[in-house]
Amino acid sequence: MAPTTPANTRPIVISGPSGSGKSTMLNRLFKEYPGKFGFSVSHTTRSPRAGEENGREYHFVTKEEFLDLVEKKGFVEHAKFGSNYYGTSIKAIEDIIEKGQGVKQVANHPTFPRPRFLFLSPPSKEILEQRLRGRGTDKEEAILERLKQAEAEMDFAKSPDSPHEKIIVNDDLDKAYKEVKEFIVGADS
Ligand SMILES: Nc1ncnc2c1ncn2[C@@H]1O[C@H](COP(=O)(O)OP(=O)(O)OP(=O)(O)O)[C@@H](O)[C@H]1O
Repeated sequence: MAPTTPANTRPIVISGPSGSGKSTMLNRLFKEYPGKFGFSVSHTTRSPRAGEENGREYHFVTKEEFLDLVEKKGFVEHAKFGSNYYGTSIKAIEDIIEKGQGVKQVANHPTFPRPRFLFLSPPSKEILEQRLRGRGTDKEEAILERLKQAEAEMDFAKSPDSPHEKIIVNDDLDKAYKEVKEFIVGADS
């Protein structure tokens, strides 16, 4: 991040069912814009997948460590998903703020900007199932759990309670990536 450029530090929350393509989109975006974004590393009690590194994709912790942090009110949000816990720690967000030049001022501002929410949706449940199976990282039981959870998440995204400003359907990858980029980088690009 160039110190002379006032950074747009408004956080962006990207959510969507497991397998909807969040990592795929972010990997592409981070490659195209190296150094532009901070990524808050979440905690999880699930085991690392091949190629995943502790502290990069996730902080991999035990259930005891996770629940201890819950008790200490260390999470901004956390949830149990299947048999594993996931959460965003306050520290993970502070770490990004620390890394960004001049971002502290924004963090200390009384009206620290509310995140912008983007929901990434699979084209259909059938395609989501194909992609989860194609990824080859989850056991059958976990896939079924993820598909069940996906329905609830899709319903929530469409409900009036949803904070999502935009829903992008990840059908054709290039087309969806363009839309994601437009939402995230917009006029900055
Ligand atoms: N538009 C697309 N067309 C075809 N395959 C896709 C598309 N987008 C993503 N995929 C594939 O779907 C699988 C799931 O994508 P990805 O791992 O990015 O999902 P995710 O939302 O990050 O999942 P999780 O929340 O479980 O980490 C991957 O194998 C990815 O390569």
